[in-house]
Formats: sequence, structure tokens, C-alpha cells
Amino acid sequence: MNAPVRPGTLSAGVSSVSLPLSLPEPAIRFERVGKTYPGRRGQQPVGALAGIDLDVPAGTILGVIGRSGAGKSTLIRLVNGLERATEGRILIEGTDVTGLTESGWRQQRRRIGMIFQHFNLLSSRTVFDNVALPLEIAGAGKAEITEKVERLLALVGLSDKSARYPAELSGGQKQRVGIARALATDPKVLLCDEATSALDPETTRSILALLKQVNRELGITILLITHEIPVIKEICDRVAVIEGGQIVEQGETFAVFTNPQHPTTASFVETVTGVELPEHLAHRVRKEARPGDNIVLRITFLGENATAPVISRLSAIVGVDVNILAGRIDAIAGQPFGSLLVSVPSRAPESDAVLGALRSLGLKAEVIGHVS
Ligand SMILES: Nc1ncnc2c1ncn2[C@@H]1O[C@H](COP(=O)(O)OP(=O)(O)OP(=O)(O)O)[C@@H](O)[C@H]1O
Repeated sequence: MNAPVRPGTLSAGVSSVSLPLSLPEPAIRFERVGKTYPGRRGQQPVGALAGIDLDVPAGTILGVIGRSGAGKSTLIRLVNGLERATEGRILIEGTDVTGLTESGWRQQRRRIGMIFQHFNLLSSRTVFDNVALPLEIAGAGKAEITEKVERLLALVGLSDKSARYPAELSGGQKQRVGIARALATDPKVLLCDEATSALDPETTRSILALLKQVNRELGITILLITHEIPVIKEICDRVAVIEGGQIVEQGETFAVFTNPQHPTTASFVETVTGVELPEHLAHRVRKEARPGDNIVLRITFLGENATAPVISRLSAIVGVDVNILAGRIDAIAGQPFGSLLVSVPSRAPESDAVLGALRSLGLKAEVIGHVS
């Protein structure tokens, strides 16, 4: 399990000495947070979250992934004050927001932007007026509003749609308006609630690219919730996997994806990192070897290895034919990752030489089975 990292203290053995470290304060911190919804009309209370310990480092993108009912919406609603935690504390840029009054939350929300799956635009307002709304509420003057809205529409690539109404826009354009509106009050933190779930894959990619630009260029911390693992793979620096109201695994996206510890994480990442044998081969693969068989190996490439000419090097080192059966090379959180299924002769010493050469090339190899 990738245990939560706790910046700020360093525990030394059983004496638990706390030394201050100069690590930056997380933008958002959950400390043993729990949420139980009260039972309504004779129903039992519903435990939605328990024991949530999670840091969202400032300037990063952290994605929380989980299946329906896992507690994702509850988690994000606690950060913008739409729900209140029943246990633990939530700190935003070091400020404990757990016990804020409604007027305290109104102040706090100006530092937090939020975008939604269904955009939540006002249909009777133009694009310009939708983006202007939070500034009007904050009491900004006309000149300031015009300057800011035009700048934000340029940022999201919608300057030419300023006078249009939401009904005249595509889903991707509506979400761009949502992003511009969320940025209007110069938030430090952007919350994204299934922001691409209503969009097609190509539009999803363009919105994710925009979110990454917002993060990198404006330094805005992003906490997103999703049930789609490609979203995490594409833009998240860190990931937390939530199940049954608890975080079952968290860490840097690349580390979690390439070495998942929890079965739920493994089943999520398998869909983006796994490689399957072609069907005509899959049913011929056996556990036990027979004379003359080939071994089927899964080779995993990480980082720089993923783009190295490994197969030709392998053939050159051991002098055997390496037959590629299936493969995928991809990027996870910007780092190359690859997986190949190959077959090689199972006779010793060739097979031992192949496994030895793979190890010497720094690759992870796993025997899947044998095939004639
Ligand atoms: N207002 C509420 N009152 C009572 N129970 C609730 C309330 N909101 C959510 N729950 C319950 O809390 C648990 C977590 O729900 P939540 O909506 O946070 O999950 P989720 O991961 O966002 O699911 P989905 O992806 O389907 O939206 C579920 O059992 C849900 O039924």
C-alpha cells in the first residue's frame, strides 16, 4: 500500500520525535475525516466516508477515483462546504474550515472554483454574463468585469462566443465556459466533479489539456473526482482510490499505476495498462510446459526503458528469436510505460539466458504460461 505521506513532521522510531520540515503546506488536507448522513423517516444513518487522511499538495492535480456510491461526491462537497464533516478536520491552505459558519463559507468559496459534470450554466445569460456572474456577486466594477471576462474567454478559447447563449454551444464549449466562470474570482483551488463524464473522448482530451494548462500556467491546485481511469492517467500527478467510503490506496500516479497494491486499484489500472493476448492464442496458453513449447512472457517497461529498443537488444544478447504477440506503449502522468507479451524458446539454457538478459536490461518479466 502507498501509505499517505505526511508532510510537516518526521517520526523517528518509537520515540516519535517531530522535526519541522520546510515542505510546503498542502492546499487541502483531510485529517481523519468522516461523514455520516442522518437517517430520514425511520431509515438508518448512512456512513459515506470514514477515516479519510489525504493531502492535496499545492500546485498539483490530484484525482480521486472510485465506483458509484464510493463517496467521491461527498468528499468534494466537504471541500466547498455543501456538506459538513461529522468527524475529523479539513484544512484549506492551512485554515481549518470544518467549523465555519455560513458567512465564513461564503468568504472561503471565493478561493475555491468548481466545475460540474452538467456545467450548471444559466441558460438565460450569455457566455459573457455567465462568466461575469461571480464577479458581479463579489461587487466588482464594470471595467474590471469586462477586462477579466475577456481575458478568461481568451484563455479558454471562446472569445468569439462571448454573446452566445449556452443552448448554442457544444458540451465541450459549455465546459470551457464553466472553467472560465470558476476562475473568475482567482481561486487557489479548482474542484472538478466528473467534469468530463458527459463529453466524448476527443472533447474530454481537450478539456483535460485545458485543465492541465490552468494548473501549470496559473499554479492552481486541482482536486478532481472521477470514475474514469483515463482521466487520472492523462493529467493527475497523484491519485487516491476510494471504496466503501475509505481511501484504499494513494500515491503518485505513475507509481500506483505501475505497481498497484489493492485489488480495486489493480482492476481500474488494468484497463489502461493491461495487454491481452489475441483470442486465437489465449486459449492455447497452458500453465505446464511440454517439450518444444515456447514460454509466454509479459515484459513491463518503465520510464526510459519504455522507449529503448529492448527487443533487438535482447535478441542480440541471447541470440534467440523473440516473437512479439501483443503490446502497448503509453504515457502515464507524462511518463512512458509499456507492456509487451512475447514468446521465446523454453529450452534451457536459452530461456534462462532470456530471463537473465531481461533482468540485466532492468525490465520486469513475468511468465504467463507456455504455448506450442
Ligand atoms: N444526502 C444524502 N443523504 C443520505 N445518504 C447519502 C446522501 N448523499 C450520498 N449518500 C450516500 O452516501 C454514499 C456515498 O455517496 P456519494 O454520492 O458520495 O458517492 P459517489 O462515489 O459520488 O457516487 P456516484 O459516482 O454514483 O455519484 C452512498 O451510499 C450514498 O447513497
